[in-house]
Amino acid sequence: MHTPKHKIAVIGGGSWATANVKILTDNTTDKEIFWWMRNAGAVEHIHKFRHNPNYLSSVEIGVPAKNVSTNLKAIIEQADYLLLNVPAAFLKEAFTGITPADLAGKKIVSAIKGIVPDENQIIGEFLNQHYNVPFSHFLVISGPCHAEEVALEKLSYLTIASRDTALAAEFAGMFNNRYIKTIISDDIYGTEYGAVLKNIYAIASGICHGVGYGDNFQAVLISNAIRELERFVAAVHPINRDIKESAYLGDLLVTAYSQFSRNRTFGNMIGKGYTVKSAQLEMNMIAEGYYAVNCLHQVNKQYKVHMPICTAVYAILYQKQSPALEMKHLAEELS
Ligand SMILES: NC(=O)C1=CN([C@@H]2O[C@H](COP(=O)(O)OP(=O)(O)OC[C@H]3O[C@@H](n4cnc5c(N)ncnc54)[C@H](O)[C@@H]3O)[C@@H](O)[C@H]2O)C=CC1
Ligand SMILES: O=C(CO)COP(=O)(O)O
Repeated sequence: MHTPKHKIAVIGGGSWATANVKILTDNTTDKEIFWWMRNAGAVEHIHKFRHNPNYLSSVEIGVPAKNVSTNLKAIIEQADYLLLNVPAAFLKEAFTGITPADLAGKKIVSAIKGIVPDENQIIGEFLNQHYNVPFSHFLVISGPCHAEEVALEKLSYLTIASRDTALAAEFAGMFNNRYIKTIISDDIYGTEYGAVLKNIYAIASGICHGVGYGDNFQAVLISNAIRELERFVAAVHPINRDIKESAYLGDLLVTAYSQFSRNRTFGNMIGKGYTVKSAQLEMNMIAEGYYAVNCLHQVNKQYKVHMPICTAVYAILYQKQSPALEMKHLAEELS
């Protein structure tokens, strides 16, 4: 019987997991794909109809039915690569019952753009400290890429970061395809924190739009956002990086301007007067930046970086401050 060279388990059932299943399937290298999601109804639907009923439902799923399951332990056991797509706020819950021994020897790729609440750790730190995953086995996948455009096969660029760039290149070989190009990086901290922060700036961008600011102001907001992002990642992990690269500036731009952005949509609703609860209920999707801004507020107590945009978003979402007034104060600080 043929044994594929690599076995990759996609973990999560949302838009990005579905897009990543498609990307992997459309890459023709020898590998076997497995898929875990918590929703048993969705698994049954995929078994019968080969489409995810809840997210990117137009995408035809090319993974064999026997490889799609709600049993996380069994899926992990069969794979050598795990590709994580569960929003950070639900990662601990998803990993209930999973032990460090279950992850021993696995190569783990985080496609998550968030911070684990309470722990206030980015995914690499969380897996390292709670599951003994060595950084040499950890990869991050990020960059400006909306799941909705993957479904449409629009050309996109993704950055794959790892301390072991040969490992990043190996994974890239299984990931790139006719509409996905990959870029290799060794900056896991900058890539992870950059993705976390851009979600918060997308919320700020949406709030501004919601309260009535125009494109002129948004351009100033985003040019301040990239400088704020640069200050923070330089404080956390000071290496020589070019913040204009796609994984940092590119991701910030797509999320701040795209019609597909979850975080911008959420921010826009907040700017228009929705409460956090009602905005979340209105969306079937998760705005990571909502959880991240609270975690970042805690993390930054250590670094004390000047972050007026994150501070304004935190005040609006967690201290019930008026979006219009906070943005008016923020506008006085921008340059
Ligand atoms: N959607 C995109 O274009 C991209 C998303 N990402 C990242 O991928 C990760 C997953 O996001 P998406 O797939 O976009 O999410 P989504 O908003 O499309 O789907 C939500 C996901 O969260 C799960 N979920 C919702 N409530 C839950 C709960 N109470 N407990 C456990 N799970 C729950 C759902 O089952 C679903 O899998 C996030 O970190 C996001 O930042 C990264 C790049 C692109
Ligand atoms: O990270 C993403 C695209 O690169 C998706 O997040 P948003 O949907 O909030 O833009």
